[in-house]
Amino acid sequence: MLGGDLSVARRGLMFILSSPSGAGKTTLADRLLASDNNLTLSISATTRQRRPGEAHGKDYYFVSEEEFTRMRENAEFLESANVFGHHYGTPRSLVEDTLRQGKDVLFDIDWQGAQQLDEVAGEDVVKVFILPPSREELEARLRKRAQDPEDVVQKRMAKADSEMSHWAEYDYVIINYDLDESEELLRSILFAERLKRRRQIGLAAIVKDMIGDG
Ligand SMILES: Nc1nc2c(ncn2[C@@H]2O[C@H](COP(=O)(O)OP(=O)(O)O)[C@@H](O)[C@H]2O)c(=O)[nH]1
Ligand SMILES: Nc1ncnc2c1ncn2[C@@H]1O[C@H](COP(=O)(O)OP(=O)(O)O)[C@@H](O)[C@H]1O
Repeated sequence: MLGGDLSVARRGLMFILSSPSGAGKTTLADRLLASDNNLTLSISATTRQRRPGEAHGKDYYFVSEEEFTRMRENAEFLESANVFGHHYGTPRSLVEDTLRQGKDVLFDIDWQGAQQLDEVAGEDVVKVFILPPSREELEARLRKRAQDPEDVVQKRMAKADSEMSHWAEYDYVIINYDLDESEELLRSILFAERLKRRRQIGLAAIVKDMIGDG
């Protein structure tokens, strides 16, 4: 598959998707994961309530406040943040193991997490911000998801401005008009980033063989 199966050994990258809630990043992340064997989702721990249809260990690790605090104090998180009054954190072990195997990790995290990962692993980080086509459409998508009560929808709309104000800290920005188109754009970014020379760590030896002595 194009870009997903390079024959040259390479360093895994950290592919971060952020967006205001409801812009479509979970849907896009699911699509990318379903079609790319070299991509693994980083499953976060959170203290927020599980939504209908969400599974522990698949969408999130749903943990108590006490467990979250214990994990944070034990340095089990690569980054953590408070979003909408709940704690979220990226467990360190899966990310480190996956990258070591030369595979990529996908993160669905907010701007605070993106900043923290940039600080600890800048070279390996690729940050993409997903924008909705408009404010009205963002609200419509939050309602369409129809899993959050009205006050939560309003709270998320109020937070959208502060999340979106961080768009310029990202490497790439996609306006999510159409899911198929946005998926293709994301895949293009991923493929191009995989081909970056510094990530293809096996390249020097191959080229040396080609060039020979002369
Ligand atoms: N910093 C950080 N943010 C996270 C993490 N996991 C999820 N988030 C962000 O928390 C916000 C709320 O996520 P969620 O409760 O699943 O609602 P969603 O906005 O509908 O996806 C989103 O912006 C997520 O990207 C994490 O481990 N760290
Ligand atoms: N391009 C799009 N066009 C129409 N609906 C979309 C699009 N992208 C996402 N949606 C819908 O909007 C809702 C919110 O998407 P979701 O992926 O849960 O957002 P997020 O993870 O950013 O909160 C879902 O019902 C999803 O099917």
